[in-house]
Amino acid sequence: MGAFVVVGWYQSSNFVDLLMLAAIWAIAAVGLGLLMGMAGQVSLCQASFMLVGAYAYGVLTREHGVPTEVALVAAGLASALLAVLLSPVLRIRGFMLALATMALSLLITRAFGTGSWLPGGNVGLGSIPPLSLGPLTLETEVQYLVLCVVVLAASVVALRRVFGAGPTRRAIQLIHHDEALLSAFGRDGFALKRSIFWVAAALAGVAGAIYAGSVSFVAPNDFGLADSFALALAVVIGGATRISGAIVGAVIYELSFTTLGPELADYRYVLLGVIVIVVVHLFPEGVLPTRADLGSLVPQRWAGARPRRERASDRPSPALVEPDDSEPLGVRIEHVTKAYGALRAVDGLDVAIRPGALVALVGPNGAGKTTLLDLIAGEQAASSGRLWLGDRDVTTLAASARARLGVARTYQRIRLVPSLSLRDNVAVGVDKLVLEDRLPRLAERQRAAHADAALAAVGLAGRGEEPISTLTFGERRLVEVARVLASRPRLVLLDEPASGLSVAEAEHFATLVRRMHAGGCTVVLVEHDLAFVRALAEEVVALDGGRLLAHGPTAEVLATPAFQEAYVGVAA
Ligand SMILES: Nc1ncnc2c1ncn2[C@@H]1O[C@H](COP(=O)(O)OP(=O)(O)OP(=O)(O)O)[C@@H](O)[C@H]1O
Repeated sequence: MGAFVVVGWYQSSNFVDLLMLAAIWAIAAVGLGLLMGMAGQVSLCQASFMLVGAYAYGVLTREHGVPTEVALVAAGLASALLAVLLSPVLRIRGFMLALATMALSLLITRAFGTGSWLPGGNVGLGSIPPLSLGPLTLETEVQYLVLCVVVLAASVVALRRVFGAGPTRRAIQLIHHDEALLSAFGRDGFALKRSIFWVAAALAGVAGAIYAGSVSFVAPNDFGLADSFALALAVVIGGATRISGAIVGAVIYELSFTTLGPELADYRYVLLGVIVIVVVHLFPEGVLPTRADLGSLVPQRWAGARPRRERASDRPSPALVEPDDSEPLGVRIEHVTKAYGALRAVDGLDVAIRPGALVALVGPNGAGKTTLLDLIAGEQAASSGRLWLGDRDVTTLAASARARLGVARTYQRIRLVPSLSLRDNVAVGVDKLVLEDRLPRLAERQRAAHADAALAAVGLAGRGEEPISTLTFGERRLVEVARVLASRPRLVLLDEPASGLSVAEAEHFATLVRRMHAGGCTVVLVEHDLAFVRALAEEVVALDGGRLLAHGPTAEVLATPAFQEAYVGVAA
């Protein structure tokens, strides 16, 4: 970075001009850093929002005489409005989203490039008035640079406050790593992604307007797909997981251009590609030092990791620790079928689980047990039939809405978020409780304290700060249970909770399930270990081939010849 600055200084006749451009790119990159780096949504149309912002500013000020400050804000709004119209694209996941946004970028560039409808046409719009802020008209690069730095600082502070802390930060991490898990804990990931997309677009629009005001000109091909790529690369270079990383990336990007000099400008993207490869290999977290890096270099109090003195508000409020008076949820399944093509994983099933029951779902591999849990949680939709939670028909209700009725679950393959600490993983359960309106408002410290209390309840006291990577397999299962406990569920769905656990761990687990059940909730668990089922479950629902084989008291069902034949392969 230092070398780039020195070479950039040497090469450039106007280094401040260069820094100003870098700062403009950084404003557009900072929102993308949130969308792409933190939420994991690769968007390749960010520069298109700069184009819209630049034209909105140019047209409003030059053609309609709108005051420049008003036009600056309008440019951000115009880009945000376009993002609102485009936001259904965020329903697409993974690399297909990158392709779809790339197509949008091409489409927008084309729309701007072909139109005689645009003032200035293909040639571009000139004589755009410079920005005025009250009595001050910005005329020099230094003034624009100062404006950009102020906008950047304000954006980073605001984004950190709104998206970088508390439940929203956790939700963004869940979107990045496991969006379905976020729905299972009560929150709609799409709504959050959409709002980040809008904010990122608005910032890009503002960046485009500042650009247009500073150079007095904008052309349709000023911000194309290559620029969107460059912004995405800037995020990777700076450190995708940090909001401020994008700024460093944008500065490196702009300086890399100057380093080559005008005669080698065509090789800009080659150099950028090399930088990205080197960064990805040597600094996978980006070139900015992380807090851990800082911690090893400087005393802890400078690295921002000073241990806090405990305050009264750090302790969970009694109302949280005590069980509340919410009723356990029963389940009614009426002639439900789930078909995958010709295969019926669940086949015309009728079964009712009474509120407050502790039920095991058993059956041979492929009997449809996990599918039934998914259907109850709403993670899969039934092909036909009706499903009730308590007295509410939830057949068409989304998973997030069912979760907010008090449903919480664990998974056959453990699902924790590696980028979150143990405490934050468990706090996802507390966040659900707040979303359910059972606790209208709860400060972050209280959420953390409640998560710690849930960790202590499963035997992981004092380990909230640890990352998931330090845990054994059995401990990870316990964190999943703590997350469920923290949400004070009315219906708990446990998918093969004892699998992979030692005998002692399974016993500990069974104790926790009994305690959870005694606290006042319905428990439905899928389990292959019949000894575990015998020791724990009051009732058994036995399935085979997606159909009900038997339902009744545990000992009775496990002894039926039909179950023995289906499960063990021999008639009793
Ligand atoms: N997404 C899917 N697409 C196609 N088939 C599926 C899908 N999910 C499950 N199945 C099939 O549905 C049937 C029931 O699967 P399910 O996982 O519910 O069984 P299970 O009783 O939980 O089995 P196990 O005890 O092995 O976990 C299996 O034949 C499975 O292969």
